[in-house]
Amino acid sequence: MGIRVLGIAPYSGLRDLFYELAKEEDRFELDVEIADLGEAIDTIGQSKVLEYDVIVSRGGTATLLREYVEIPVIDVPVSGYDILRVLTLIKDSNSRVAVIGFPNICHGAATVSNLLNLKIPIYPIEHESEVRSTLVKAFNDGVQVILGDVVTVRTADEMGYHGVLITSGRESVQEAFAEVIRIYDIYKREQEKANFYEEILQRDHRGILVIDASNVLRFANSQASSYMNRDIREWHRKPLQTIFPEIGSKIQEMHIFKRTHWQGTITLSECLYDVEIDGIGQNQQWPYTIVYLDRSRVSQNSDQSYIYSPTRLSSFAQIIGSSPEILQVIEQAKQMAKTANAIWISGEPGTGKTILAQSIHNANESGQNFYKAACRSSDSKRLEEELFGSIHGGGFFQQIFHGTLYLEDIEYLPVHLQEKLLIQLRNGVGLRVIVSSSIPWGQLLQRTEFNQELAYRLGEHYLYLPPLRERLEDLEEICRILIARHNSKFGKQMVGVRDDVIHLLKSHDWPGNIKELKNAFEDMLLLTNGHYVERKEAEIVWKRYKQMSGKPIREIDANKAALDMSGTLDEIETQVILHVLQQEGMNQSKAAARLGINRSTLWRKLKYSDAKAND
Ligand SMILES: Nc1ncnc2c1ncn2[C@@H]1O[C@H](COP(=O)(O)OP(=O)(O)OP(=O)(O)O)[C@@H](O)[C@H]1O
Repeated sequence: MGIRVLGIAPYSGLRDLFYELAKEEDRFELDVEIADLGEAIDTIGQSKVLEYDVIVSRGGTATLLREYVEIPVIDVPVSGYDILRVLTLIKDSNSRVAVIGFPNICHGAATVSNLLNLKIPIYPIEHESEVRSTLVKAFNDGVQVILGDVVTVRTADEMGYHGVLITSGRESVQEAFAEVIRIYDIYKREQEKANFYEEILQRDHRGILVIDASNVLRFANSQASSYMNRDIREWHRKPLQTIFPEIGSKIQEMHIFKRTHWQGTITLSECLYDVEIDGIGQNQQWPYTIVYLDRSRVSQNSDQSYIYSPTRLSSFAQIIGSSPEILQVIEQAKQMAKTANAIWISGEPGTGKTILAQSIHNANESGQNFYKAACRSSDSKRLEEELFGSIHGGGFFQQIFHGTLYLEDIEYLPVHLQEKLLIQLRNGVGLRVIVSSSIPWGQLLQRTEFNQELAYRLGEHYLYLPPLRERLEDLEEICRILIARHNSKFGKQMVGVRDDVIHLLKSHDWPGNIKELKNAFEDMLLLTNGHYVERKEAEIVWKRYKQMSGKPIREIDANKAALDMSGTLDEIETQVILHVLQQEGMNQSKAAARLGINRSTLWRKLKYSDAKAND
């Protein structure tokens, strides 16, 4: 396999030698840049590093690069031969000669000059900043010619003195190239091992977080990201307290009580999780903490994965908005809540169908349970068993006779289950049924495959939630409430949003509606440390959205089927994924379910398209 090598040569002769000797190494794909010390970092930049497997450089430049990049940096050594060559060159000179350099040069020079019985003064330096003062000292001591590294020689020249560069010879470069191959093979093997273990963590059905001793998040798998509806890259190396304060406090508590294990449930982003926290390492001084988050176990405890009862329910008072459109819906809903009729709520994703359903339930059946069933299931057999029972036992309708059943996304209910539901409704059910759909009821009726009788029976009492873009006057109010919540959660003192940010927010179509606004705006809040959300913070988030989708967010209008079919199949696929993701408020689980792929496939596709976008 080819090894992509980047040579950083501090002087042009070394570049030529690199190219010449690389011809003898058939595995090498070599590029060389000429740069020294600090300039080397400016020249390569992090994105360029990604194109290479190994860097080869020399002396102080190699040391600096090693701190800056994550790939191996191999040093071209200054060998005894190299020093011997320059010493031979100047040994008969009448000028007073001295060596100035980093320890690698000084040690070699001392040994070789001893062997040759040459009395050459040696001035060691530890840092680039010492070069000039050391030169002054040497010249004050009567030295006329300096032997040294690139910076030393360049500085001596600038100061009007002679400098002779200790160049690296063929054998030094050959030795470095042999080291490249050796290190690359080890590095690749280790990397494969690391990828293998990461893949295991990524494939785990649980969300996994790894936190270091300073409470900084070091790793999060895609399930954790999807649970939290956030992009993992945002979390990288951030203090846990700013991302998951609830888990952060639990870990602190464990430290105080010197416990290395904790298991229980925690509510994060309004969902209940089964959480296990393990301190790994020795005794109480564990260096890493692993957190496992599991939502499925919580619902499996009650043996219902598609039907569950949320722990906290919304009420009408929590539905924000004073636009005539939203006020009218709330008023209609309050009237409907007084009866026991079935209700159909339509609205684009993220318009608040769930909180409206909960509010209706809360207004009249608050003492009873609210059950939510996701009709958009990937396992219709299981959904069928949970709703209608099987030979192994009764389902929901056989067991629950009070409260509210909220059938979310009814348009996805398989046809045979629509029929079963209809029969159930004809026979009568004890509880209130509320259904929701992203497609307006009227449009669903036109779909021949949807059971018409069921649609009429459920849609008699119908509510339509308008999309956010049709009630933009509510946007500012929603942002205000989000700020208040954020202040109380993170102890910040924000008081508002600058007008130009509101203007920016209002310029977008928000296909994912309030859910999408919430995600984007909360990201802006995380970045805000002053009293107002400023344009600066808004633009950082905006840019990231842009990077994620490859085009500005406001250009994507999910309702206008704005797919550009001129690209490759991969590009069209990426557009479709991003479209659906945005409609789902960037929730990967929901987007994956809608696309009929599993979450890790979605994650992989996004990662792949992201990598290609960065090419
Ligand atoms: N009018 C509103 N006031 C306050 N918050 C709202 C409002 N509408 C929606 N939200 C918030 O937006 C998010 C999405 O709302 P909800 O889940 O009810 O939407 P939905 O239409 O059911 O979405 P989906 O169809 O994608 O599941 C929730 O966090 C909810 O609290």
